[in-house]
Amino acid sequence: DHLHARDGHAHQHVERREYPQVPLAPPYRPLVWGDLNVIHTTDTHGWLLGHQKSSWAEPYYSGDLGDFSSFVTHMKQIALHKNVDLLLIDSGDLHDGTGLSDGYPPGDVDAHESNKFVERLPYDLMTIGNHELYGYADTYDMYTNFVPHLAGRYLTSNVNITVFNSDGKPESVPVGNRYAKFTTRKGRRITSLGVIFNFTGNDMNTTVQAVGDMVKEQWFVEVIAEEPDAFVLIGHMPVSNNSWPTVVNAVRAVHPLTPILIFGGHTHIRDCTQYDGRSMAMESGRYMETIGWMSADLHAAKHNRDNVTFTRRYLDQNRVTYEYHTRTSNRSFDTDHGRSITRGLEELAARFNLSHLYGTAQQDYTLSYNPYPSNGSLVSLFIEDAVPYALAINNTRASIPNIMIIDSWALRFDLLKGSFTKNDQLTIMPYQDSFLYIANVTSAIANQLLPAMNKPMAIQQKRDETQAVFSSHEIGDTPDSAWLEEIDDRPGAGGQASFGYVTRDSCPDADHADDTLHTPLPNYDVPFYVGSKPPNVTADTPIDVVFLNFLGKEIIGILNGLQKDKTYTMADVSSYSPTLASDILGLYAQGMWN
Ligand SMILES: Nc1ccn([C@@H]2O[C@H](COP(=O)(O)O)[C@@H](O)[C@H]2O)c(=O)n1
Repeated sequence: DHLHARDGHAHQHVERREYPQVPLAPPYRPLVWGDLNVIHTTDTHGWLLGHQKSSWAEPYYSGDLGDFSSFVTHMKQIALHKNVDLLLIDSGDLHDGTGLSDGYPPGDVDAHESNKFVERLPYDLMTIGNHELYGYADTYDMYTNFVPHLAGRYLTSNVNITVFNSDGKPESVPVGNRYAKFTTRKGRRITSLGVIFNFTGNDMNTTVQAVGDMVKEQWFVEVIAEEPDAFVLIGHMPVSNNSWPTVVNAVRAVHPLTPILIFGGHTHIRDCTQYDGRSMAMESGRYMETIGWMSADLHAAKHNRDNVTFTRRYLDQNRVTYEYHTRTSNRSFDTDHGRSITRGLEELAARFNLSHLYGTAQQDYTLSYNPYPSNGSLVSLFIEDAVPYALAINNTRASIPNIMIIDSWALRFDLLKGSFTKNDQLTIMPYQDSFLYIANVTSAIANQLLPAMNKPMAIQQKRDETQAVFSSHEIGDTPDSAWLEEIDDRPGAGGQASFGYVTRDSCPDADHADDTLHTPLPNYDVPFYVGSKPPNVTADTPIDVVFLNFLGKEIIGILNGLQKDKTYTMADVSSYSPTLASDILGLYAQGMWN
């Protein structure tokens, strides 16, 4: 009962990409439809050509945006046939993540080209993520070029951008629309908002209003006053442990019984929770790995106080899933529109030279499937080997002992065995962050930096700032990494081909939320801040403290807490190297893996 993800042999006359030529387990039961249904994406981060590596569980996410488009087209037809509503929703973070979004030539803007393909999907609602707000140029590009395509449905209830108005005066305006009220094909009246968590890392001339303040605004009070058939709230905000209750409670204070469907994001996990019996909130993973599905029976919930019947499902993003749920075959699945999206993305990849080869990796280096530190840890490889290697190239300070510090969240994805290309480099580290340093910190003080930065209090503060709770709901705590190799030998385990997400969320039927049955991958915690190996010098030796520019203020604060001989300020910080974070692994692979 295994189907092939890209079975080029079976129907050779049909034009399509042919990888991976590996069998994939299909979903194990059909979707449950209601009278209002939603397909949900979030945190796609430019992964529009899907996952192209053969290490497991990557083939399970091997669909591309063209395939997704074909899927949506078929699902819309099924919805018509069933005479029900189907909405398509995205919860933000289109930027920063692959060569398609980040491999642009100098002078261009991040994700400007890749977003042209996202525009070709029939999204009903979209909202903004923090990665649309790190640089003004990105936000301005969204405001000017992307938002108009959503025709009033790109929602930014608490995010503004400052632009010059028609009189040439600076004016702070919503990036998209604060809200949308619309009627579905079946005549349901929907009120929608698009909210981001209390993000503080946004660039100048963009503003993020605290969620607690937003719900007190007069416009908010007026928008929610009229009762719709359902509220559909979208936001770049995790559905557990975050500000959603602030929004939901504000709505509930006026409408105790109106059904509420919530679509969150940001923490890259599969998750679901219910704030009460007439609401459901789901989050649909990351990186085009997961397509979320929610259905609600709104008709049955009319004129009563009963719990609304909701379902949710996390679909693996591949053609086997898509064909299963649309009852199509490899021959009948592709639409012309979908194919042209795939072709366009492949042309963009070629234009950006994303297959440029830096070297060949002999093994997988992972973020969480191997312990840190270890030989299989990407964090170890990056900070202990690659960063010291790349920053030493043509650097007059290289002979001075140093310690190099990054935050491990800056690394975005695993480095997988095989060709290491420009695209791989950017999927792991898309940020053009620079490296800075503070000179003449004694080794004794410098060595205390990491433990101080990783203290539970400091990390809690960091988590509160980013509102990112990365406690995944995946099940997979494995004490022994050798398990990964051994799994092929375990009877009935299905081998490595069965690896994938195994989710237990907080909604009904919590163990059956995944659409395809998998064996969980191991999952190891990594400290938030990590460093290169400390130099072997005496405690009073002055050394360089080198760090990502992103961390400047934090390092200075901690350094001033650790010693009182000198008060450090940003004036003590200089550029360490012209090499950017996004170039590190390419330089390393070129030097070491050829
Ligand atoms: N220039 C940047 C921007 C961000 N980061 C890192 O990304 C994290 C946020 O990413 P999410 O997908 O979780 O929203 C942030 O905490 C930084 O670690 C960076 O390193 N450089």
